[in-house]
Amino acid sequence: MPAGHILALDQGTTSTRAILFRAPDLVPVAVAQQEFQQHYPASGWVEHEAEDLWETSLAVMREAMAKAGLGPQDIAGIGIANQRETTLVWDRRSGRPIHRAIVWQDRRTAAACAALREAGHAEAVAAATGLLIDPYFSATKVTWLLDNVAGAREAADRGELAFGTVDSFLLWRLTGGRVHATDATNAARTMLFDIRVGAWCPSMCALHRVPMSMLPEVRDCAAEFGTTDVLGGAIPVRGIAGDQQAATVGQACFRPGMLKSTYGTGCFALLNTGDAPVASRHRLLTTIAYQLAGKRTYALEGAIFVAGAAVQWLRDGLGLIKDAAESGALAAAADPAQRCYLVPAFVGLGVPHWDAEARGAIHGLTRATGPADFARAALESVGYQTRDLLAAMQADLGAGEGAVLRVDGGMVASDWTMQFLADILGAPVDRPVVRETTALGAAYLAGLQAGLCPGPEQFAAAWQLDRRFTPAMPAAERDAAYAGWQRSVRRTLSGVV
Ligand SMILES: Nc1ncnc2c1ncn2[C@@H]1O[C@H](COP(=O)(O)OP(=O)(O)O)[C@@H](O)[C@H]1O
Ligand SMILES: O=P(O)(O)OC[C@H](O)CO
Repeated sequence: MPAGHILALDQGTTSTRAILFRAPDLVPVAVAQQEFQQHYPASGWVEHEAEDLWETSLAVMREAMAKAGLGPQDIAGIGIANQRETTLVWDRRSGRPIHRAIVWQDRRTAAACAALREAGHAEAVAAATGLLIDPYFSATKVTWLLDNVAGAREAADRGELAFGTVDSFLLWRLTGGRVHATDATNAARTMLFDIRVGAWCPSMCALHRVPMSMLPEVRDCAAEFGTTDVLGGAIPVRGIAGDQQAATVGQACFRPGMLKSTYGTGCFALLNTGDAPVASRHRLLTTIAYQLAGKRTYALEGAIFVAGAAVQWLRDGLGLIKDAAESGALAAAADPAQRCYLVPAFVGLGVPHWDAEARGAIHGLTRATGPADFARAALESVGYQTRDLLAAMQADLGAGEGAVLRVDGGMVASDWTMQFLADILGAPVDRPVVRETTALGAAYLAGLQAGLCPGPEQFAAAWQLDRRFTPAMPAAERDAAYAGWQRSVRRTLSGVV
Protein backbone atom coordinates (compact mmCIF):
# COMPACT_ATOMS: atom_id res chain seq x y z
CA MET A 1 0.00 0.00 0.00
CA PRO A 2 1.34 3.51 -0.80
CA ALA A 3 2.59 5.63 2.11
CA GLY A 4 1.30 9.06 3.02
CA HIS A 5 -0.40 10.98 5.78
CA ILE A 6 -3.98 11.76 6.65
CA LEU A 7 -5.07 14.88 8.49
CA ALA A 8 -8.02 14.36 10.83
CA LEU A 9 -10.00 17.34 12.06
CA ASP A 10 -12.15 16.71 15.14
CA GLN A 11 -14.37 19.73 15.72
CA GLY A 12 -15.90 19.00 19.17
CA THR A 13 -18.24 20.82 21.54
CA THR A 14 -15.57 22.40 23.69
CA SER A 15 -12.43 22.17 21.59
CA THR A 16 -11.11 21.63 18.10
CA ARG A 17 -8.33 19.11 17.49
CA ALA A 18 -6.26 18.14 14.50
CA ILE A 19 -4.28 14.93 14.42
CA LEU A 20 -1.91 13.93 11.65
CA PHE A 21 -1.78 10.19 11.14
CA ARG A 22 0.83 8.23 9.22
CA ALA A 23 -0.85 5.84 6.78
CA PRO A 24 -1.55 3.02 6.29
CA ASP A 25 -1.11 2.02 9.97
CA LEU A 26 -2.64 5.30 11.24
CA VAL A 27 -0.03 6.07 13.88
CA PRO A 28 -0.54 9.62 15.21
CA VAL A 29 2.47 11.84 14.48
CA ALA A 30 1.30 15.29 15.58
CA VAL A 31 -1.59 16.75 17.57
CA ALA A 32 -2.84 20.30 18.03
CA GLN A 33 -5.83 21.45 20.06
CA GLN A 34 -7.61 24.71 20.87
CA GLU A 35 -10.53 25.39 23.16
CA PHE A 36 -13.05 28.06 22.23
CA GLN A 37 -15.66 30.09 24.02
CA GLN A 38 -19.11 28.76 24.89
CA HIS A 39 -21.94 31.30 24.84
CA TYR A 40 -24.97 30.92 27.13
CA PRO A 41 -27.22 33.88 26.15
CA ALA A 42 -30.23 32.63 28.15
CA SER A 43 -31.13 29.75 30.44
CA GLY A 44 -30.86 26.51 28.47
CA TRP A 45 -29.41 28.26 25.40
CA VAL A 46 -25.94 27.29 24.09
CA GLU A 47 -24.25 28.95 21.12
CA HIS A 48 -20.90 28.89 19.31
CA GLU A 49 -19.41 31.69 17.26
CA ALA A 50 -19.12 30.26 13.73
CA GLU A 51 -15.84 32.10 13.18
CA ASP A 52 -14.40 30.39 16.30
CA LEU A 53 -15.24 26.99 14.80
CA TRP A 54 -13.59 27.97 11.52
CA GLU A 55 -10.55 29.77 12.94
CA THR A 56 -9.71 27.09 15.50
CA SER A 57 -10.04 24.46 12.75
CA LEU A 58 -7.65 26.32 10.50
CA ALA A 59 -5.20 27.02 13.34
CA VAL A 60 -5.00 23.44 14.63
CA MET A 61 -4.60 21.95 11.14
CA ARG A 62 -1.76 24.39 10.42
CA GLU A 63 -0.16 23.72 13.81
CA ALA A 64 -0.30 19.93 13.42
CA MET A 65 1.32 20.18 9.97
CA ALA A 66 4.02 22.50 11.29
CA LYS A 67 4.74 20.22 14.27
CA ALA A 68 5.12 17.21 11.97
CA GLY A 69 7.12 19.22 9.43
CA LEU A 70 4.72 18.14 6.66
CA GLY A 71 3.39 20.11 3.71
CA PRO A 72 0.22 19.69 1.63
CA GLN A 73 2.05 17.38 -0.79
CA ASP A 74 2.53 14.87 2.07
CA ILE A 75 -1.18 14.70 2.90
CA ALA A 76 -3.39 12.36 0.91
CA GLY A 77 -6.61 13.56 2.41
CA ILE A 78 -8.48 15.32 5.22
CA GLY A 79 -11.07 13.49 7.32
CA ILE A 80 -13.59 15.58 9.30
CA ALA A 81 -15.44 14.47 12.43
CA ASN A 82 -17.70 16.99 14.12
CA GLN A 83 -20.04 17.74 16.99
CA ARG A 84 -23.37 16.72 15.51
CA GLU A 85 -26.75 18.49 15.22
CA THR A 86 -25.23 21.93 15.90
CA THR A 87 -26.90 24.16 13.35
CA LEU A 88 -25.56 26.87 11.08
CA VAL A 89 -27.34 28.94 8.46
CA TRP A 90 -25.27 31.18 6.20
CA ASP A 91 -25.61 33.48 3.23
CA ARG A 92 -24.49 31.69 0.07
CA ARG A 93 -22.99 34.83 -1.50
CA SER A 94 -21.02 36.24 1.42
CA GLY A 95 -20.44 32.95 3.27
CA ARG A 96 -21.42 34.80 6.46
CA PRO A 97 -23.61 33.01 9.02
CA ILE A 98 -26.85 34.82 9.81
CA HIS A 99 -26.53 33.96 13.53
CA ARG A 100 -24.23 32.14 15.92
CA ALA A 101 -24.35 28.34 15.66
CA ILE A 102 -27.11 26.86 17.83
CA VAL A 103 -25.44 24.01 19.70
CA TRP A 104 -26.88 20.51 20.10
CA GLN A 105 -27.31 21.09 23.85
CA ASP A 106 -29.53 24.15 23.30
CA ARG A 107 -33.10 23.80 24.60
CA ARG A 108 -34.73 26.95 23.17
CA THR A 109 -37.06 24.94 20.95
CA ALA A 110 -38.49 22.81 23.79
CA ALA A 111 -41.95 24.41 23.46
CA ALA A 112 -41.95 24.01 19.67
CA CYS A 113 -41.07 20.32 20.12
CA ALA A 114 -43.84 19.85 22.68
CA ALA A 115 -46.30 21.39 20.20
CA LEU A 116 -45.16 19.00 17.46
CA ARG A 117 -45.63 16.04 19.82
CA GLU A 118 -49.05 17.25 20.90
CA ALA A 119 -50.05 17.63 17.26
CA GLY A 120 -49.36 13.91 16.85
CA HIS A 121 -46.24 13.99 14.66
CA ALA A 122 -44.02 11.73 16.81
CA GLU A 123 -44.80 8.54 14.92
CA ALA A 124 -44.15 9.97 11.45
CA VAL A 125 -40.93 11.61 12.64
CA ALA A 126 -39.67 8.38 14.20
CA ALA A 127 -40.59 6.31 11.15
CA ALA A 128 -38.73 8.53 8.69
CA THR A 129 -35.83 9.87 10.73
CA GLY A 130 -35.37 7.32 13.55
CA LEU A 131 -35.43 10.23 16.04
CA LEU A 132 -37.64 11.47 18.85
CA ILE A 133 -38.96 15.00 18.72
CA ASP A 134 -36.49 16.90 20.89
CA PRO A 135 -34.65 20.25 20.69
CA TYR A 136 -31.40 18.21 20.43
CA PHE A 137 -31.78 17.74 16.67
CA SER A 138 -31.21 20.38 13.98
CA ALA A 139 -34.67 20.80 12.41
CA THR A 140 -36.35 22.94 15.06
CA LYS A 141 -33.16 25.00 15.39
CA VAL A 142 -33.29 25.83 11.67
CA THR A 143 -36.95 26.78 12.01
CA TRP A 144 -36.09 29.00 14.98
CA LEU A 145 -33.40 30.79 12.96
CA LEU A 146 -35.72 31.32 9.99
CA ASP A 147 -38.48 32.64 12.25
CA ASN A 148 -36.33 34.81 14.53
CA VAL A 149 -33.56 36.36 12.43
CA ALA A 150 -34.89 39.40 10.58
CA GLY A 151 -35.40 38.72 6.88
CA ALA A 152 -34.15 35.12 7.11
CA ARG A 153 -37.29 33.36 5.94
CA GLU A 154 -37.69 35.60 2.89
CA ALA A 155 -33.99 35.12 2.03
CA ALA A 156 -34.35 31.35 2.44
CA ASP A 157 -37.41 31.34 0.19
CA ARG A 158 -35.36 33.20 -2.44
CA GLY A 159 -32.72 30.42 -2.21
CA GLU A 160 -30.07 32.74 -0.74
CA LEU A 161 -29.39 30.81 2.47
CA ALA A 162 -27.61 27.52 3.11
CA PHE A 163 -28.08 25.23 6.11
CA GLY A 164 -25.45 22.88 7.40
CA THR A 165 -24.18 21.02 10.40
CA VAL A 166 -20.62 21.91 11.44
CA ASP A 167 -18.97 19.56 8.89
CA SER A 168 -20.91 21.16 6.10
CA PHE A 169 -20.04 24.70 7.19
CA LEU A 170 -16.33 23.84 7.53
CA LEU A 171 -16.37 22.11 4.13
CA TRP A 172 -17.98 25.18 2.57
CA ARG A 173 -15.21 27.38 4.02
CA LEU A 174 -12.44 24.88 3.17
CA THR A 175 -13.54 24.76 -0.47
CA GLY A 176 -14.05 28.52 -0.79
CA GLY A 177 -17.83 28.11 -1.13
CA ARG A 178 -17.55 25.59 -3.96
CA VAL A 179 -19.00 22.57 -2.14
CA HIS A 180 -22.20 22.46 -0.09
CA ALA A 181 -22.28 18.84 1.06
CA THR A 182 -22.47 16.62 4.11
CA ASP A 183 -22.37 12.88 4.81
CA ALA A 184 -25.21 10.49 5.63
CA THR A 185 -24.39 10.28 9.38
CA ASN A 186 -24.64 14.04 9.88
CA ALA A 187 -27.75 14.24 7.71
CA ALA A 188 -29.31 11.55 9.92
CA ARG A 189 -29.17 13.91 12.92
CA THR A 190 -31.13 16.76 11.39
CA MET A 191 -34.66 15.28 11.64
CA LEU A 192 -35.03 16.19 7.96
CA PHE A 193 -33.46 13.04 6.47
CA ASP A 194 -35.20 9.77 5.68
CA ILE A 195 -32.74 7.20 7.01
CA ARG A 196 -34.62 4.32 5.35
CA VAL A 197 -33.99 5.59 1.82
CA GLY A 198 -30.95 7.78 2.47
CA ALA A 199 -32.39 11.04 1.11
CA TRP A 200 -33.79 14.33 2.40
CA CYS A 201 -37.43 13.85 3.34
CA PRO A 202 -39.88 16.31 1.69
CA SER A 203 -42.59 15.73 4.31
CA MET A 204 -40.20 16.39 7.22
CA CYS A 205 -38.96 19.56 5.50
CA ALA A 206 -42.59 20.65 5.04
CA LEU A 207 -43.42 19.85 8.69
CA HIS A 208 -40.52 22.01 9.91
CA ARG A 209 -41.00 24.64 7.18
CA VAL A 210 -37.42 24.26 5.97
CA PRO A 211 -37.00 25.01 2.22
CA MET A 212 -35.21 22.11 0.56
CA SER A 213 -33.06 24.58 -1.40
CA MET A 214 -31.13 25.19 1.86
CA LEU A 215 -29.97 21.60 2.24
CA PRO A 216 -26.52 20.23 1.43
CA GLU A 217 -25.91 17.32 -0.93
CA VAL A 218 -25.49 14.05 0.98
CA ARG A 219 -22.53 11.75 0.24
CA ASP A 220 -20.92 8.59 1.64
CA CYS A 221 -18.65 8.94 4.68
CA ALA A 222 -15.66 8.05 2.51
CA ALA A 223 -16.05 10.16 -0.63
CA GLU A 224 -14.55 13.02 -2.62
CA PHE A 225 -15.78 16.19 -0.91
CA GLY A 226 -13.70 18.67 -2.93
CA THR A 227 -10.27 20.20 -2.49
CA THR A 228 -9.02 22.85 -0.11
CA ASP A 229 -6.28 25.39 -0.78
CA VAL A 230 -6.20 26.97 2.66
CA LEU A 231 -3.27 24.90 3.95
CA GLY A 232 -0.66 26.07 1.45
CA GLY A 233 -1.53 23.73 -1.42
CA ALA A 234 -4.31 21.52 -2.70
CA ILE A 235 -5.51 18.80 -0.31
CA PRO A 236 -8.65 16.72 -0.97
CA VAL A 237 -11.30 16.29 1.74
CA ARG A 238 -12.05 12.56 1.62
CA GLY A 239 -13.94 11.63 4.77
CA ILE A 240 -16.77 13.07 6.87
CA ALA A 241 -18.73 11.59 9.77
CA GLY A 242 -20.47 12.85 12.88
CA ASP A 243 -18.02 12.49 15.78
CA GLN A 244 -19.89 9.62 17.46
CA GLN A 245 -20.13 7.71 14.21
CA ALA A 246 -16.44 8.42 13.53
CA ALA A 247 -15.67 6.96 16.98
CA THR A 248 -17.73 3.88 16.08
CA VAL A 249 -15.52 3.46 13.01
CA GLY A 250 -12.37 4.26 15.03
CA GLN A 251 -13.36 1.56 17.54
CA ALA A 252 -13.82 -0.83 14.60
CA CYS A 253 -17.41 -1.66 15.61
CA PHE A 254 -18.11 -3.06 12.14
CA ARG A 255 -20.08 -6.15 13.14
CA PRO A 256 -23.70 -6.17 14.34
CA GLY A 257 -23.79 -6.38 18.15
CA MET A 258 -20.58 -4.38 18.63
CA LEU A 259 -20.92 -1.46 21.00
CA LYS A 260 -18.90 1.67 21.82
CA SER A 261 -19.44 4.50 24.24
CA THR A 262 -17.65 7.85 24.02
CA TYR A 263 -17.19 10.04 27.11
CA GLY A 264 -16.60 13.67 26.15
CA THR A 265 -18.86 16.58 27.12
CA GLY A 266 -21.76 14.15 26.81
CA CYS A 267 -21.80 10.38 26.43
CA PHE A 268 -22.98 8.58 23.34
CA ALA A 269 -23.25 4.80 22.99
CA LEU A 270 -23.76 3.26 19.55
CA LEU A 271 -24.68 -0.36 18.95
CA ASN A 272 -24.13 -1.62 15.41
CA THR A 273 -27.41 -3.21 14.22
CA GLY A 274 -26.33 -4.09 10.66
CA ASP A 275 -27.91 -3.20 7.35
CA ALA A 276 -31.50 -2.59 8.44
CA PRO A 277 -32.76 0.16 10.76
CA VAL A 278 -34.15 -1.18 14.05
CA ALA A 279 -36.98 0.81 15.62
CA SER A 280 -36.51 1.20 19.37
CA ARG A 281 -39.34 0.46 21.78
CA HIS A 282 -37.37 2.03 24.62
CA ARG A 283 -36.76 5.57 23.39
CA LEU A 284 -33.35 4.99 21.86
CA LEU A 285 -32.47 6.67 18.59
CA THR A 286 -32.14 4.84 15.31
CA THR A 287 -29.32 6.31 13.31
CA ILE A 288 -26.83 5.68 10.52
CA ALA A 289 -23.52 4.31 11.84
CA TYR A 290 -21.74 4.82 8.52
CA GLN A 291 -22.39 4.75 4.79
CA LEU A 292 -19.71 3.24 2.57
CA ALA A 293 -20.01 2.66 -1.18
CA GLY A 294 -23.67 3.67 -1.03
CA LYS A 295 -24.47 1.03 1.62
CA ARG A 296 -25.84 2.19 4.95
CA THR A 297 -25.06 0.42 8.24
CA TYR A 298 -27.41 1.34 11.08
CA ALA A 299 -27.05 1.74 14.84
CA LEU A 300 -29.14 2.15 17.94
CA GLU A 301 -27.90 5.12 19.91
CA GLY A 302 -28.18 6.19 23.51
CA ALA A 303 -27.40 9.87 24.04
CA ILE A 304 -26.58 11.40 27.43
CA PHE A 305 -26.15 15.16 27.44
CA VAL A 306 -23.89 15.50 30.50
CA ALA A 307 -20.88 13.25 31.18
CA GLY A 308 -17.53 15.11 31.22
CA ALA A 309 -19.58 18.29 31.55
CA ALA A 310 -20.33 17.18 35.16
CA VAL A 311 -16.57 17.20 35.80
CA GLN A 312 -16.34 20.66 34.24
CA TRP A 313 -19.07 21.74 36.63
CA LEU A 314 -17.03 20.43 39.60
CA ARG A 315 -14.12 22.49 38.28
CA ASP A 316 -15.73 25.68 36.93
CA GLY A 317 -19.11 25.80 38.69
CA LEU A 318 -18.17 24.61 42.17
CA GLY A 319 -14.40 25.23 42.16
CA LEU A 320 -13.83 21.87 43.92
CA ILE A 321 -10.98 20.87 41.60
CA LYS A 322 -8.51 22.80 39.48
CA ASP A 323 -8.15 20.15 36.81
CA ALA A 324 -10.49 17.43 35.53
CA ALA A 325 -7.77 14.86 36.30
CA GLU A 326 -8.14 15.57 40.05
CA SER A 327 -11.73 14.33 40.11
CA GLY A 328 -10.88 10.62 40.49
CA ALA A 329 -8.63 11.07 43.52
CA LEU A 330 -11.21 13.32 45.18
CA ALA A 331 -14.00 10.80 44.52
CA ALA A 332 -11.85 8.01 45.96
CA ALA A 333 -11.68 9.96 49.23
CA ALA A 334 -15.50 9.94 49.64
CA ASP A 335 -17.02 8.08 52.60
CA PRO A 336 -18.01 4.66 51.16
CA ALA A 337 -20.74 4.33 53.80
CA GLN A 338 -22.86 7.14 52.41
CA ARG A 339 -24.00 7.65 48.85
CA CYS A 340 -25.20 10.85 47.17
CA TYR A 341 -26.77 10.87 43.73
CA LEU A 342 -26.19 13.70 41.28
CA VAL A 343 -28.73 13.70 38.44
CA PRO A 344 -26.91 16.04 36.04
CA ALA A 345 -29.97 17.20 34.10
CA PHE A 346 -28.29 20.57 33.46
CA VAL A 347 -29.82 20.71 29.97
CA GLY A 348 -32.65 18.22 30.49
CA LEU A 349 -32.34 14.45 30.19
CA GLY A 350 -31.82 12.39 27.04
CA VAL A 351 -32.23 8.60 26.69
CA PRO A 352 -34.48 7.10 27.92
CA HIS A 353 -36.38 10.01 29.52
CA TRP A 354 -36.27 12.75 26.87
CA ASP A 355 -37.29 15.37 29.39
CA ALA A 356 -36.17 18.76 28.04
CA GLU A 357 -37.55 20.59 31.09
CA ALA A 358 -35.86 18.52 33.84
CA ARG A 359 -33.04 20.29 35.67
CA GLY A 360 -30.22 18.87 37.81
CA ALA A 361 -30.62 17.66 41.38
CA ILE A 362 -28.54 16.11 44.12
CA HIS A 363 -30.08 13.66 46.55
CA GLY A 364 -28.88 12.14 49.80
CA LEU A 365 -27.15 15.14 51.36
CA THR A 366 -26.28 14.95 55.07
CA ARG A 367 -24.22 17.16 57.40
CA ALA A 368 -21.28 14.87 56.60
CA THR A 369 -21.48 15.44 52.83
CA GLY A 370 -18.44 17.23 51.44
CA PRO A 371 -16.50 17.90 48.21
CA ALA A 372 -15.38 14.27 47.85
CA ASP A 373 -19.00 13.06 47.86
CA PHE A 374 -19.89 15.61 45.17
CA ALA A 375 -16.99 14.41 43.03
CA ARG A 376 -17.98 10.78 43.52
CA ALA A 377 -21.62 11.51 42.70
CA ALA A 378 -20.60 13.38 39.53
CA LEU A 379 -18.37 10.54 38.27
CA GLU A 380 -20.87 7.86 39.27
CA SER A 381 -23.67 9.66 37.40
CA VAL A 382 -21.84 8.80 34.19
CA GLY A 383 -21.89 5.08 35.04
CA TYR A 384 -25.54 5.08 36.06
CA GLN A 385 -26.60 6.90 32.89
CA THR A 386 -24.64 4.42 30.78
CA ARG A 387 -26.45 1.58 32.52
CA ASP A 388 -29.78 3.27 31.75
CA LEU A 389 -29.04 3.31 28.07
CA LEU A 390 -27.51 -0.17 27.87
CA ALA A 391 -30.60 -1.46 29.66
CA ALA A 392 -32.71 0.15 26.93
CA MET A 393 -30.54 -1.55 24.28
CA GLN A 394 -30.90 -4.91 26.00
CA ALA A 395 -34.65 -4.47 26.21
CA ASP A 396 -34.82 -3.61 22.50
CA LEU A 397 -32.54 -6.28 21.13
CA GLY A 398 -31.57 -8.60 23.92
CA ALA A 399 -28.10 -7.49 22.79
CA GLY A 400 -25.44 -5.96 24.92
CA GLU A 401 -26.01 -8.25 27.92
CA GLY A 402 -22.57 -9.19 29.21
CA ALA A 403 -21.20 -7.67 25.99
CA VAL A 404 -17.90 -5.86 26.22
CA LEU A 405 -18.17 -2.10 26.05
CA ARG A 406 -15.42 -0.30 24.11
CA VAL A 407 -14.89 3.16 25.57
CA ASP A 408 -13.12 6.31 24.43
CA GLY A 409 -13.15 10.11 24.81
CA GLY A 410 -11.44 12.49 27.24
CA MET A 411 -13.11 11.11 30.36
CA VAL A 412 -11.84 7.54 29.95
CA ALA A 413 -8.51 8.84 31.26
CA SER A 414 -10.18 8.47 34.67
CA ASP A 415 -9.43 4.93 35.93
CA TRP A 416 -11.76 5.52 38.87
CA THR A 417 -14.69 6.31 36.57
CA MET A 418 -13.98 3.35 34.28
CA GLN A 419 -13.82 0.94 37.24
CA PHE A 420 -17.14 2.24 38.55
CA LEU A 421 -18.59 1.90 35.07
CA ALA A 422 -17.58 -1.79 34.91
CA ASP A 423 -18.89 -2.29 38.46
CA ILE A 424 -22.30 -0.76 37.88
CA LEU A 425 -22.75 -2.43 34.49
CA GLY A 426 -21.55 -5.78 35.81
CA ALA A 427 -19.70 -6.12 32.50
CA PRO A 428 -16.16 -5.58 31.25
CA VAL A 429 -15.09 -2.21 29.91
CA ASP A 430 -12.30 -2.10 27.31
CA ARG A 431 -10.14 0.98 26.85
CA PRO A 432 -8.09 1.01 23.63
CA VAL A 433 -4.52 2.20 23.25
CA VAL A 434 -5.69 4.94 20.88
CA ARG A 435 -8.23 6.98 22.83
CA GLU A 436 -8.62 9.56 20.08
CA THR A 437 -10.92 7.16 18.27
CA THR A 438 -13.02 9.98 16.81
CA ALA A 439 -10.03 11.40 14.94
CA LEU A 440 -8.85 7.88 14.12
CA GLY A 441 -12.22 7.04 12.56
CA ALA A 442 -12.21 10.23 10.48
CA ALA A 443 -8.66 9.48 9.35
CA TYR A 444 -9.60 5.91 8.46
CA LEU A 445 -12.51 7.08 6.29
CA ALA A 446 -10.26 9.51 4.39
CA GLY A 447 -7.48 6.90 4.18
CA LEU A 448 -9.92 4.36 2.78
CA GLN A 449 -11.07 6.80 0.12
CA ALA A 450 -7.46 7.68 -0.70
CA GLY A 451 -6.68 3.99 -1.22
CA LEU A 452 -4.09 4.16 1.58
CA CYS A 453 -5.89 2.16 4.28
CA PRO A 454 -6.99 -1.48 4.19
CA GLY A 455 -10.62 -2.66 4.28
CA PRO A 456 -12.61 -2.71 7.55
CA GLU A 457 -11.65 -6.26 8.58
CA GLN A 458 -7.93 -5.62 8.41
CA PHE A 459 -8.37 -2.27 10.16
CA ALA A 460 -10.40 -4.01 12.91
CA ALA A 461 -7.64 -6.57 13.43
CA ALA A 462 -5.24 -3.74 14.36
CA TRP A 463 -7.45 -2.52 17.29
CA GLN A 464 -5.35 -2.71 20.47
CA LEU A 465 -6.43 -2.98 24.10
CA ASP A 466 -4.84 -0.69 26.67
CA ARG A 467 -6.72 -1.94 29.72
CA ARG A 468 -9.77 -4.05 30.54
CA PHE A 469 -11.75 -2.99 33.65
CA THR A 470 -13.57 -5.99 35.10
CA PRO A 471 -16.51 -5.71 37.53
CA ALA A 472 -15.55 -6.12 41.18
CA MET A 473 -18.66 -4.85 43.00
CA PRO A 474 -20.87 -7.50 44.64
CA ALA A 475 -24.18 -7.91 42.80
CA ALA A 476 -26.30 -6.91 45.83
CA GLU A 477 -24.41 -3.63 46.22
CA ARG A 478 -24.70 -2.97 42.50
CA ASP A 479 -28.45 -3.50 42.51
CA ALA A 480 -28.98 -1.34 45.61
CA ALA A 481 -26.87 1.51 44.22
CA TYR A 482 -28.67 1.42 40.88
CA ALA A 483 -32.10 1.31 42.52
CA GLY A 484 -31.12 4.46 44.45
CA TRP A 485 -30.17 6.15 41.18
CA GLN A 486 -33.50 5.24 39.59
CA ARG A 487 -35.36 6.73 42.56
CA SER A 488 -33.34 9.95 42.25
CA VAL A 489 -34.09 10.21 38.55
CA ARG A 490 -37.82 9.74 39.14
CA ARG A 491 -37.77 12.62 41.64
CA THR A 492 -35.93 14.82 39.13
CA LEU A 493 -38.21 14.40 36.11
CA SER A 494 -40.22 17.52 35.34
CA GLY A 495 -43.55 15.82 34.88
CA VAL A 496 -43.96 17.90 31.69
CA VAL A 497 -43.32 15.00 29.31
N1 LIG B 1 -8.94 12.58 34.05
C1 LIG B 1 -10.20 12.95 33.85
N2 LIG B 1 -11.16 12.59 34.73
C2 LIG B 1 -12.47 12.93 34.53
N3 LIG B 1 -12.90 13.65 33.48
C3 LIG B 1 -12.00 14.03 32.57
C4 LIG B 1 -10.61 13.72 32.71
N4 LIG B 1 -9.96 14.24 31.64
C5 LIG B 1 -10.90 14.86 30.88
N5 LIG B 1 -12.12 14.75 31.44
C6 LIG B 1 -13.40 15.28 30.92
O1 LIG B 1 -13.51 14.88 29.57
C7 LIG B 1 -14.11 15.91 28.78
C8 LIG B 1 -13.25 16.19 27.57
O2 LIG B 1 -13.33 15.12 26.68
P1 LIG B 1 -13.28 15.37 25.12
O3 LIG B 1 -13.36 14.01 24.51
O4 LIG B 1 -12.11 16.22 24.80
O5 LIG B 1 -14.64 16.19 24.94
P2 LIG B 1 -15.36 16.97 23.72
O6 LIG B 1 -14.99 16.23 22.46
O7 LIG B 1 -16.82 16.85 24.05
O8 LIG B 1 -14.93 18.39 23.73
C9 LIG B 1 -14.23 17.13 29.64
O9 LIG B 1 -15.59 17.31 29.96
C10 LIG B 1 -13.42 16.80 30.89
O10 LIG B 1 -14.03 17.34 32.04
O1 LIG C 1 -18.40 17.15 20.99
P1 LIG C 1 -18.77 15.87 21.70
O2 LIG C 1 -17.68 14.87 21.63
O3 LIG C 1 -19.29 16.11 23.07
O4 LIG C 1 -19.97 15.20 20.84
C1 LIG C 1 -21.16 15.89 20.66
C2 LIG C 1 -22.18 15.02 19.93
O5 LIG C 1 -21.84 14.79 18.60
C3 LIG C 1 -23.54 15.62 20.04
O6 LIG C 1 -24.51 14.77 19.46
